[in-house]
Amino acid sequence: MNAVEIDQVSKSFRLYHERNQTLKSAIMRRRRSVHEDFWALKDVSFDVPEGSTFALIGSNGSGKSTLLKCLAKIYWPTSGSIRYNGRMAAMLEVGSGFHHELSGRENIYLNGSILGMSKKEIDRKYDQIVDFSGVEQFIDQPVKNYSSGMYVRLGFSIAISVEPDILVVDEVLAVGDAEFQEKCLQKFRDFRDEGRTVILVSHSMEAVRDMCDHAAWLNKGHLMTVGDVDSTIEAYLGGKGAHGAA
Ligand SMILES: Nc1ncnc2c1ncn2[C@@H]1O[C@H](COP(=O)(O)OP(=O)(O)OP(=O)(O)O)[C@@H](O)[C@H]1O
Repeated sequence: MNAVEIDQVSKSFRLYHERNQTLKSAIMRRRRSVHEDFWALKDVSFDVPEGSTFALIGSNGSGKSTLLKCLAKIYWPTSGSIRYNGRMAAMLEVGSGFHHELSGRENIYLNGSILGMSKKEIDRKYDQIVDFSGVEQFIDQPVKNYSSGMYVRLGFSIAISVEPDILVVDEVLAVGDAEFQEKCLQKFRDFRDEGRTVILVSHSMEAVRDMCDHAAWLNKGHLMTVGDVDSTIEAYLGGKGAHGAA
């Protein structure tokens, strides 16, 4: 059974070339805008098996974060579709979904409800969220005073407390210290044992080998290889030069 089925997903962005943004220049152009469509993802199709820990790998600008954002429903694919089997929670950019003026405590309720938890559910899980994050001493401080590591700790703790069937995480974990990374690794192992699926992006092939059993290699928006983690990393490392990747 597949946790996620990605079917011919493409995503384009408009790149505007008009540097002069004044009203006069807009009138002179007769409101025509000068842009080109840039395809960050092109016809990407693969399945993510249920219970797998799945990495997206590839060089800078290859489309990993764009695909992750499509998976997290932050972006809508320009064409193609994504099917999910189960509840998905995402933890992407540092502090996304947080309100900077609110305290850690208030953000747990805000972020938890954005992720689909009821107030009752958050009440029940509150201590466990704070415990895992390790920021209890600062929980009543506005999060704008948090360090980036503290943000990630709290955001990640909230995301996993949703007990999602599918967890989507960006490279944000790299911001956490060694102790927190070890905690996350253990959490991913628990997830796997419970049959849950984790999809993550990383540039560290060592971390990917450690954490993941499957991987997909993206290059310039195209899927190059997908399969077990070792052969995908091998193809990526061997093929980087051949495909002009950085
Ligand atoms: N909102 C956007 N508007 C225009 N172009 C974008 C936008 N988001 C991403 N892109 C472009 O899409 C391409 C893929 O970007 P993406 O962030 O998905 O790459 P990535 O593989 O995650 O890179 P990195 O490893 O550097 O994080 C890049 O060329 C980027 O400039």
